[in-house]
Amino acid sequence: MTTITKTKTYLNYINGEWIVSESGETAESKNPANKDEVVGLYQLSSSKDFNQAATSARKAQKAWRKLAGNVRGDYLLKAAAILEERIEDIATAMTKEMGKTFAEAKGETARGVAILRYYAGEGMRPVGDVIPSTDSDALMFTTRVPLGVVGVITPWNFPVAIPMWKMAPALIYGNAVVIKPASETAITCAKVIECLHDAGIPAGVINMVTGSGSLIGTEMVNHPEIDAITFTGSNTVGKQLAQTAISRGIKYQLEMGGKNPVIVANDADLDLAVEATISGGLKSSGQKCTATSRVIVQQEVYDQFKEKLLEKVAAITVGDGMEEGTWMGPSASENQLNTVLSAIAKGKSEGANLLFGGEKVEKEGLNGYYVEPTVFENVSSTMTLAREEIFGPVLALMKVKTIEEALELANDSEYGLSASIFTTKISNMLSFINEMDAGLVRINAESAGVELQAPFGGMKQSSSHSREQGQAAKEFYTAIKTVFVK
Ligand SMILES: NC(=O)C1=CN([C@@H]2O[C@H](COP(=O)(O)OP(=O)(O)OC[C@H]3O[C@@H](n4cnc5c(N)ncnc54)[C@H](OP(=O)(O)O)[C@@H]3O)[C@@H](O)[C@H]2O)C=CC1
Ligand SMILES: O=C(O)CCC(=O)C(=O)O
Repeated sequence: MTTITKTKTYLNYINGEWIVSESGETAESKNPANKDEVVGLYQLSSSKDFNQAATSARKAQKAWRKLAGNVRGDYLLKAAAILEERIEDIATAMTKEMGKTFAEAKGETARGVAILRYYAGEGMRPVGDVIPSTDSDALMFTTRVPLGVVGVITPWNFPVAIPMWKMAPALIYGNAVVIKPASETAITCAKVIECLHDAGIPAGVINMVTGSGSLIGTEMVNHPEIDAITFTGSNTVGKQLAQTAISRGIKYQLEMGGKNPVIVANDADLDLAVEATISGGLKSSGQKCTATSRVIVQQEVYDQFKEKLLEKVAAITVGDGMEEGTWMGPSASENQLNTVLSAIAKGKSEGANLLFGGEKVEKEGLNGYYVEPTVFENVSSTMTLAREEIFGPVLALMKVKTIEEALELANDSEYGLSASIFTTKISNMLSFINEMDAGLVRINAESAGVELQAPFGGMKQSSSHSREQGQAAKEFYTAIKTVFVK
């Protein structure tokens, strides 16, 4: 029997109004913790809906960009206050749509509030430099202008933080936005947009169109009213979008996968390293682009580290993220669960040694896409387990003799998003900082977790080499003008 907890239908948000899509079709957003629970319905939009959103954004951006930065900032501050009031409701939607624990969902929503406040302040900060001209009668300086209408495509794994860290800077620097959220978390996004609407942001400045990624996403990147695209998600989709963006000559920004290593040196605080490996690799069921997946341990401490790790992994409680006491929720969808199970099967068939987990969790009362936290050892750098992003709670242990070997192995990946080392030796720390090819290098801290005021992005195949968040966002969401006055 299907339990329908909320049958509410969520609408597209276009030109300041909540409207039904032209197709009249909807899709169900389901709870991965309980296959029978429908969280709500979202619109399956058409090209016509997208066109209406992009046209409205273009019109609204003209007045929005003319507002003083502090006025735009005031709207973001109002939205932050509303989001803060609705934390419980929005975090509930998030947990029910994609499975992360309620505590994590609340933490992420609070991060959304902080992001809005941070970018609200940007409305009052300097935008350019005065540069001495060779003409002593002239004044030369730089200023920044918005790009116009920014298309935002977001994934399901951080359904508040990622939309927020893309939309808030876009808005404060004077752009209008059309967002196409991941279908899995379309309802969480609608609730976030409601906060922006209730904050009184002028009609058309923000628009949300839900529906198929291939249809709406393709429409977005090809649409003449879209001046820039910012995307977080898989490498395949990211690269397709980039090709179209290049051919249209619009600005683009991609944040994609990771295969993030943790190095545990023989002088490390092992308890700290174990805690961070578990937290970085298994929280949110490993569904973070910054999640730890390769654990490279020096041989002198390998057995001790492994024993401590397995003891803690065995104590992890898997269950519905809304239940108190759950440490790890389900995979976000059946697709995601199948990807994880197939990576585990490949690991076994390629000769890695399964130390823990590896199976679906089939317990009385659980009716979702649950998989055990999983640990492999004897993983070589050529195995799929060491090469492909799994986006699941799977750790691959690799034993090495020296720190040099550890660094070489850590760098042996097409990705370069985040990396950690656990060591007490300054020389190890310095080698790691200098030689690790990753956009985030973390010492004695887990690989996952980013701070909103600092640049975020990867090297190699992990990103388009740009950075998001902090002051770095300004580089993407604005264009520099050099002004010469005489
Ligand atoms: N870097 C990261 O944080 C993330 C990485 N991933 C990686 O990607 C894998 C697959 O996850 P998945 O959710 O399918 O990722 P996708 O890249 O398919 O989805 C991300 C976003 O892109 C949209 N999209 C899908 N197809 C297209 C398209 N052709 N053109 C434009 N937009 C599109 C999606 O919409 P819709 O939801 O409607 O399909 C969603 O909004 C994961 O297993 C993981 O490895 C996934 C999410 C986040
Ligand atoms: O680690 C985080 O907090 C953010 C990671 C992220 O951006 C992602 O997984 O997409």
